[in-house]
Amino acid sequence: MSDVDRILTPEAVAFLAGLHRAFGARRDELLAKRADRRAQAARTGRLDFLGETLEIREAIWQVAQAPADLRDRRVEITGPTERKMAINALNSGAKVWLADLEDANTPHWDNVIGGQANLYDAVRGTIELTTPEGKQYRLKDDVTPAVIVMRPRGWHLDERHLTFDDKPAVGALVDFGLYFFHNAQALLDRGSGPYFYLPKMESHLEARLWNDVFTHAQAELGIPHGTVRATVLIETIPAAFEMEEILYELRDHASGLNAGRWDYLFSVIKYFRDAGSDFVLPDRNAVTMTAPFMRSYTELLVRTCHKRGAFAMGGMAAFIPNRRDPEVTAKALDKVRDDKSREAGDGFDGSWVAHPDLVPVCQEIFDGVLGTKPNQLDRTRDEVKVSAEELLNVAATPGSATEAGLRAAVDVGVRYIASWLSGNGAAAIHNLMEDAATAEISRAQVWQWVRNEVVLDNGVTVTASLVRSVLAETRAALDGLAHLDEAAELFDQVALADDFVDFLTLPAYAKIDC
Ligand SMILES: CC(=O)SCCNC(=O)CCNC(=O)[C@H](O)C(C)(C)COP(=O)(O)OP(=O)(O)OC[C@H]1O[C@@H](n2cnc3c(N)ncnc32)[C@H](O)[C@@H]1OP(=O)(O)O
Ligand SMILES: O=CC(=O)O
Ligand SMILES: [Mg+2]
Repeated sequence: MSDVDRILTPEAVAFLAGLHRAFGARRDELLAKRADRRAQAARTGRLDFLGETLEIREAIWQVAQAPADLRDRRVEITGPTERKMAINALNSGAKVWLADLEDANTPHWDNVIGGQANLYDAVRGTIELTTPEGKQYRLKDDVTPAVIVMRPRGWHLDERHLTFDDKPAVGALVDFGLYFFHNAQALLDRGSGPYFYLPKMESHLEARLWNDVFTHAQAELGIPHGTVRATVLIETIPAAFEMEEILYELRDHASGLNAGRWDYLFSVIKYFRDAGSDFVLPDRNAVTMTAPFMRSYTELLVRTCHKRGAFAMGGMAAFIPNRRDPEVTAKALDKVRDDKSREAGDGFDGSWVAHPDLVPVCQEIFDGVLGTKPNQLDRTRDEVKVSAEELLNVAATPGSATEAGLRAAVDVGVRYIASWLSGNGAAAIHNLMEDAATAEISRAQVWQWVRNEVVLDNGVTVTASLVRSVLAETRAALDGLAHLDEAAELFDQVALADDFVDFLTLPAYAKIDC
């Protein structure tokens, strides 16, 4: 039977239709609210904690207790749901596999449906593969498979291969709905459950929508309320001001928050792109997790989670090993060790790695801090106090804007978009993991530098014509790359158009024809 026949059964499609009829219009309203709120913040350069939800922040409440297989999350491997990578992730020794239909995935229809088919087999432990070269992959007998936590698309993306009431489907509801419909009961039967990572939310009202979707889906399938567990990525600047409210909305279903650093940086640039030089960031590689505004964000996240009994999950260090180059691998291991040590020391309960060869280093660091405990929820970090000013203190970020930084942004942006259009939503570029979030930073930063007429450290001012000449050189250097022309054109649009494009994946999705 084809993947489409296995996944898009009439019952599954009817379930999706029910989700769309119940929640599609609310999704549209919430997306419209995003634009209003940003326009207001851009005028003032300010965001603040909400007055109307003060009571929630001051009241005593906790999120639901984590299910048994989500109490120890010290190492989480992330990756696309492609069959070989799925098996490798499940066998990697990580506690959790973030099965990614989002930042690391191009929503080609084959990836969307094939990913669901791979998840179906993964949940049942039957996933196998024989490559054209004859190499065989199956789940190992001597490794506990990673617990699956699936990440659906964000609220902003449609899925045009399905329509309900003559409108394209909501990508997030398709990804969630198919996974939940096919696997919720099977997961429960195996002692696990339907677990999700929720990306790119901008407010607690968007979390409320997810909570209502979970409540509806559980009732429809006769699955007990509270079976779903969701970890929310705090990866937009407005969401950083609503961490408690987001957990509160999802409290029956919440299991934690994650510091999604790459989209967070993108969001800071996007949100305040017109708010003047105080929000202009230096080269992407110069902005580290020790920049004051990034530290305020992660400190507040750990404090908020542990106050509410939720897990605080660390993010992705982008350095990846190379099995053919020991020097690159040694550097990646050092960088990842530093990153995970800081997170474990700050109170995070676990963190992300992008590659199986990074599982041991993350494990070693968290083992060292956790000892025999499964997590450090008991480190409540009561001493942490973070103000709105500290979250917004972008101006104190050390580093400069350089010509090398500009060239790197253009090069990575074009290469990544080309990869995305080819169907690979995650790629190793110059020994760094690049995905939709990191590429967004590159192009948004170029837009911001042009808009703010940033002067590079060599005295040259960044203008659209300078960027176009760098783009032409990049294009010449990458001659022969698949999808190069479309990628360069798209980069020009998302980095230089007067009106900032909200997500590069929106015009990119319009360009794919499968
Ligand atoms: C900002 C964020 O949202 S971060 C989260 C989203 N991003 C991601 O999830 C990216 C995850 N990582 C990846 O996709 C990959 O590691 C890449 C694209 C960066 C590099 O992949 P490759 O170039 O294939 O790496 P490499 O050649 O070293 O792979 C070696 C082996 O490890 C496997 N592997 C590499 N990364 C992963 C992974 N994340 N999960 C499972 N297996 C993996 C490869 O499939 C390969 O397997 P094989 O030996 O059986 O053939
Ligand atoms: O999704 C994670 C991020 O850093 O973005
Ligand atoms: Mg992200």
